[in-house]
Parts: sequence; structure tokens; C-alpha cells
Amino acid sequence: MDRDPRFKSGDGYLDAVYEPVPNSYDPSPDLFHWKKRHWITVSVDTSALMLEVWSLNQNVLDDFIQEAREFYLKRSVPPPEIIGSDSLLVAGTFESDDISYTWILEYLQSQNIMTDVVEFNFSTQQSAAGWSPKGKKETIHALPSSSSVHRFRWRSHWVQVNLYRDSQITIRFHSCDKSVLLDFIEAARLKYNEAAISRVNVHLTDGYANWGRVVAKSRRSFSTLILPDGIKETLLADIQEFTENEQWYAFAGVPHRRGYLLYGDPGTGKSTTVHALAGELGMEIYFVSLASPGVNNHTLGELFHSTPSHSILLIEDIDCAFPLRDDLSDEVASRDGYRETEMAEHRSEVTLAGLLNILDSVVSQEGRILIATTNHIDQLDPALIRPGRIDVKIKYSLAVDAQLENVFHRFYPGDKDPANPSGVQSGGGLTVSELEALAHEFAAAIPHSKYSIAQLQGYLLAWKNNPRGAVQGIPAWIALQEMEAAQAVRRGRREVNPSVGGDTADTVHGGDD
Ligand SMILES: Nc1ncnc2c1ncn2[C@@H]1O[C@H](COP(=O)(O)OP(=O)(O)OP(=O)(O)O)[C@@H](O)[C@H]1O
Repeated sequence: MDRDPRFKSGDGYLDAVYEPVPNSYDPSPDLFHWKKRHWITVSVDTSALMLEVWSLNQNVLDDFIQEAREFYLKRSVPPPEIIGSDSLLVAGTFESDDISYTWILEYLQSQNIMTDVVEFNFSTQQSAAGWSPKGKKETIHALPSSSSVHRFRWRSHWVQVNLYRDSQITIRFHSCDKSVLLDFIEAARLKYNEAAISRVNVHLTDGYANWGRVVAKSRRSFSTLILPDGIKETLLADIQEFTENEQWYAFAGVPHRRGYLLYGDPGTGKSTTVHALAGELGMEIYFVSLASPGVNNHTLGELFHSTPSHSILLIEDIDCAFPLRDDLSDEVASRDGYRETEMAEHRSEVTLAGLLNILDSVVSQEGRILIATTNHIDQLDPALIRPGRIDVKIKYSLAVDAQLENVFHRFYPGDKDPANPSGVQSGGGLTVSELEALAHEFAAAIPHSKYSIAQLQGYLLAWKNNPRGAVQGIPAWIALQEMEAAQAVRRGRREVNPSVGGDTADTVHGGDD
């Protein structure tokens, strides 16, 4: 008897289909009493199973199949391994160069499956993905080695996971309902975002135009950023305003993109700002260095294109990428011989024209936030930093008054400071007003606009828990800095002109007169 399928596939499982019995079918049947009411014979051969219900009521067979189906759905034994991809079951593949791979990997990790795995690949690379020894700080993490297969129950469905080492995950559901797969992906994405609240993910390029490895860094509080008043608040508000006003951009016919340039002396907090901003805004950082091998106009275009919106594309030290003009002229080169050598070392395959094209390109993601950093804004071509490409420029300077006091307070917050609930670094047993006075003294003893926060932090690290010592040690430290700076200048001169050799060279010059 050939009948239309009767069972609905709302749960995603295949419908039961009634087929005519083949002529050659002749297995020896088994008879059993179902529900103490109906006799059923079952005949099984290698390819088919035939049921005969000893009743004139056709519903008995339907009921029996329905019950078998429910039994199958609820069973605790995993279904057989699914091999190949020609099955009717719904499947999804996640490649390691896409962020969804990380969502799925971390989600699988959180589901506490793969307990039967005995072969691992270990890595000490910083990452949130992978299995770490329980209770230990994540210094090492493991992934099941190549081609492992795992089956587990997710919500009411059986799932099969094929993990191909570091490159691909395939998920197959024992269902043909696509929405189950989409629900699974959404659950993984939400879980990932939840966990990301305490960290910032930095995506790095794999050298072949793809975003590859993800480095998870712990989130840096915005309050630890020490900048002159108003700078960080203004920057944060500007980005928030940008992300919330997509419709305005569409209405005004302006591409929904924004570029920021953070420029200024080394160690003044440019990279730290990007890191803290990403944490504050719940965004991920996509980091590319234009001077990296393999990064050229083509690969950079691809990377721009595949950077998701609502994330930060960070280009650090953008000036290292190319000389002032693509054709570095003699005039520019001779202006600063030292710089010429530095540029030759870092010469990028990305050209200025190429970068301008990419920045303006229509294939660039909408909602893109680009942040570039440089120590040498004067080396950048004006075309690169015109509005539309770079909309906001922020200067980072060496530490001034308020910053000096601020960095001191960060190191010695005082035991009772509410901003220091952990009490990690104390105020050395001093009262809040004593620490205030020392912070003033510290700021007064250091010349303004001469040292970076990074330098000062380096100094203060040597005086952990000893704020008085830190203030008293300042004159000696400054003397040391000045001596080192003078030596560096002499070394720089020698590199440009080897005939100039510190004290000896001065004497030679003296002889020339
Ligand atoms: N303004 C700042 N606020 C808080 N920490 C800072 C600040 N400036 C520097 N630091 C500290 O100094 C270190 C170096 O800072 P960062 O890398 O952000 O400097 P940078 O301006 O990006 O330097 P470069 O131009 O050399 O890349 C970081 O560890 C950071 O903690």
C-alpha cells in the first residue's frame, strides 16, 4: 500500500513514508503483542523492516509509528555516526577564518562534551578557545586532534560535531529543520558575547588576506586611561554617536564609516586607548600592520572588506607603511638620513594610492571604525588624513600636570580608596591626605611634557608600595634619563655619519678649525 506521509515534520524529523512491499521480501517474521491489544508481526532483513498489524483499523499502525518516533527522539543512546554529507540532515560548516568558528568552538567547549577525547593538540598561544586544565590559569589550552567526531544532545536534538584540526568544524543535526541549526548558532553567538564582556578579542591576519588567529586580552577599564581632561570622554561619545546614527548617514547619503588618527609620542597611550575603547564599547579589534609580510594592496582590500561592522579596524604605526610619497624622492630621503634607513627596513607592499583606494572603496564594510596610530603625523601624506578618510585626529602628548598626579594615584590609591577594592597596590600605609600631598610633590618634581606615561609607569614599578621612596628617587631618575637621552643622540649621529664618533669625533672636528 502506498500512502502519503501522515506525520508532520514540525519537529524537523523526516516524515514516515509507506511503501509497497517488494515482491522478493521473504524474511521470517516475529510476532508480539503491542499494548496488550494488538498483535504485530515484524520482519527484518538487511535493507528493510516490515510491520503487519493484525487489525482492520489503519490507525493502529500510525499510532505505533508515532510512538516509535517519540521513543527515537527521546532516547539517550546517540544515533549512529553520520558519514559523508549527502544525508538529508541539516548541517553547517564553520571555517577557522570566520568569527563564527570561534563562537562554535567556545560554545562546544562550554557544553562539556568531548570528554572521551584522549588525543590533543596543545598550544600556549593566548586564546579563549580550547580546553584548559581545570582550575589553572589558562597558560595552556588544548583542542582535540585532527578529525575527531563527537555526538551529544542539544536541547531535544542529537548533534554530531566533526572537528578538523584548527581549520573547520561541521555540525550535523539529527533533524532536517534548518531553524535548529540557526538556533544553535545564535546560542553560540550569545554565549560568546557574554564571555567577551570580560575580555577584548584581537583578530590578527594570517598573512593571506584572511583574519586568522584571535588573541583574547583581558579587558582594560576605561578609568585606567590617563589622558588630559575630556579627551577619552569625547572620543567615546563620538564613536557612540557614530554607531547609533546609521540611518542618518543613509539619509544624508554619506558612507557610514569613520576614521580616527591617534598621533603623538611613543608610550603616551594610543594603543591603550584603542584597547580600552573596545572593552567599553563591547567591540572586537581587527589588527593589521601594513608593514607585515604578505600585506599588499590586494590583501589589505580583502581584509577591509571582511572586517565585520561594529568592530574596530586598527592600523598601528601607519607611517611605517610607506614613505611620504610612493616614489620616495631624494629630497625627502636626504632631509632625514636616519629616517630613510628606518623606512627602507619597514617598506610595505601597500602603496599610498592603494590605501587611499581601499579607504574610499564601496566594498568597504558600512559601519566600519578605522583607528590608525602614528608617532609621525608629519610623515603622512595630507591626502591620507583628509576628512572622509580620517575624520578625527587626536594628539597624544607627554605627561602634563594632572596626568602626573593621576599616574601616581593609580600606583598608590590608598587602602580605603573605593576605586581599589582589590587592594592590590596599597598606599604604603599612608593616609589619603598624605598621598594627596605626595602626588602634588611628585607632579611638581617632574618636568612637564618631557616623559611619557609609559616611562613614568616603568619608574614607579620599581617603587611599588613605597610612595615616599618614589618621590625621593625622582631627582636621581631624571639625571639618569638625561644622561641616557644624551647618549642616544650621540649614537644617532654616529649612525647617520660614521665619521662622527662621540667624544673622539668632537676632537676631530675641533682639529679641523
Ligand atoms: N595615557 C595612558 N594611560 C594609561 N596607561 C598608559 C598611558 N600611556 C601609556 N600607558 C602605559 O604605557 C604602556 C605603553 O602604552 P601604549 O602602547 O598605549 O603607548 P603608545 O602611545 O601606543 O606607544 P607607541 O606609539 O610606541 O605604540 C602601556 O602598558 C600602558 O599601560
